[in-house]
Amino acid sequence: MPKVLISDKMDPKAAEIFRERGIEVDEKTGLSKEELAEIIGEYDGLAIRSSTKVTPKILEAATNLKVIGRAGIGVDNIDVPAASSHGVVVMNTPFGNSITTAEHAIALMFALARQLPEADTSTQAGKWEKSKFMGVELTHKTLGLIGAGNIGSIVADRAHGLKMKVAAYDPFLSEERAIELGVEKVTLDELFARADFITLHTPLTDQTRGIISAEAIAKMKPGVRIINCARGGLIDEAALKEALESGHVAGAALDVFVEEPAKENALFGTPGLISTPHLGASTSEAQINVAIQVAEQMSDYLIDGGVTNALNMPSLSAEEAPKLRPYMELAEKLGSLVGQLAHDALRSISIELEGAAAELNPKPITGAVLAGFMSAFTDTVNMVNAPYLAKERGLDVREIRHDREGVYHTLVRVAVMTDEGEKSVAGTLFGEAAPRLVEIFGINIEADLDGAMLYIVNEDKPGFIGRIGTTLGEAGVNIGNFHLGRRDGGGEAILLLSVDQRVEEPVMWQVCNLEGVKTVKSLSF
Ligand SMILES: NC(=O)c1ccc[n+]([C@@H]2O[C@H](COP(=O)([O-])OP(=O)(O)OC[C@H]3O[C@@H](n4cnc5c(N)ncnc54)[C@H](O)[C@@H]3O)[C@@H](O)[C@H]2O)c1
Ligand SMILES: O=C(O)[C@H](O)COP(=O)(O)O
Repeated sequence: MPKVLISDKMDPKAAEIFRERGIEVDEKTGLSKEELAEIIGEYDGLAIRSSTKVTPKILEAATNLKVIGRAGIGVDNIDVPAASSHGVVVMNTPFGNSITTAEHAIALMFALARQLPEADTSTQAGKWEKSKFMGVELTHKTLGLIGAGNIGSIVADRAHGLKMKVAAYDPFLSEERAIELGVEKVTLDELFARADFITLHTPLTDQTRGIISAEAIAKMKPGVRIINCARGGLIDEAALKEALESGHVAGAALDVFVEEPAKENALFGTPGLISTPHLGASTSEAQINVAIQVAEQMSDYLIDGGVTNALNMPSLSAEEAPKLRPYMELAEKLGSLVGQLAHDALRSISIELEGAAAELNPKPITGAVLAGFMSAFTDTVNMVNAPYLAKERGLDVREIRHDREGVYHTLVRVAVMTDEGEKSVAGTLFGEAAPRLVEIFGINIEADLDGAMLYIVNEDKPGFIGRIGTTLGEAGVNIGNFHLGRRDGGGEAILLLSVDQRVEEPVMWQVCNLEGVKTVKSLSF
């Protein structure tokens, strides 16, 4: 039974779903990184929000971990490349809290326009400072939107309702999409020059880090107000403090900070600053959405292999998974066979799909071929990290789908380019479910690739089969299955033997020295 740890505060629906799906679940929040590292080895899944930091150290200790589910959007608290190289799928829930976060940005815009928190504090202190809190209207003001993705577009929609003009900067925003959103697509400098309010809705990347810098602020209109419900690092906090103190920036509302939890921050107490403790996603509706989504997605993966909203693996629906599973088994075995037989100086690998296989989503099949192939070089490979390892090794990976149907109703072929030219193996599915090898390096041969096997290339001459049977028999090696294939009568032949145990080195030498033997390899699947 798979086991999941929920290590951040999450709606109880998540644990309920895990249990309903037959998954054991522990809820332990507020763990230190040492405490988490100590227990993470027990778990197949880790469900988190933004508090848990998944570092390379945690991943090293996570020897059973298969999936990390982020109940929310941002994954900057997870080292995704490290998760990928440990073969751990990282999933998020990209839409569950978008409306809630957009609403928080709008709420903060109103709070800035009318200084609501300061007015509340003053009023409750009995001061009744009516003349101190002069506000500004939002109507006809320009909202500068930096990032027009899921949340940014909802903010734009709500701002239209408030009769604001919206100018958007997003390098990935097309003219068509801008028209659809009713926003004016502008450059960042134009946005700075024109916006009365600026709201940030981008991820934190090398390009967006410090996008609101001292230089950027200098380009803004005096009296601008800034809202950040995205990520702390987008704003240079020291530059913002200076601009608030000088009055160039009239107000800033921050939900996120460079260091979180922000129990101390140089900005605190600066006039015009409003802050909330990373509350963007904190509504009961959004938390129920993301808890349900993350638990469903993680359960699908742990139980059926279905993949949704993964950041480091192609999607695979729970309906597709059972159909693809035998293909993935076949693909992994073919990849493994190629890796074991032809691993010298490989430059490229191509995965060709014919007949029924060509109708399927090729990504999981490619991932499985690469996982099988790379298993000849490392024992920590799986479908998640295989494409990364292949890339690291400079392997050129190609996927080819053939419309034509060949001799077999469905066929997966794996071809590698070696210094000796292209070499390929191919397999099919018998009865839609049983993987079967049908060709090795141009020679037709039918075999199940299973357990320990011996691969022998020999001259096709009478008496050879008897000799090999006797040699193995005398060495106490039991042959379970015998598969033969040959190029032309009297030419080169291939023998694939299933044996009950791996053949030891001295026996391999004896086989190697038999008359007519060209190559012998011990294989395992
Ligand atoms: N405060 C919170 O609690 C809270 C809640 C949800 C999401 N978030 C954060 O909000 C951010 C946005 O979320 P989303 O769901 O809208 O993401 P999204 O991926 O849908 O949209 C992000 C947009 O940013 C744009 N972008 C990327 N680089 C850019 C750049 N250099 N300049 C301008 N635009 C750029 C992208 O093209 C994309 O359109 C994320 O960082 C997320 O983590 C915060
Ligand atoms: O990226 C997100 O989804 C938000 O930052 C929400 O974070 P939280 O789940 O910790 O509230």
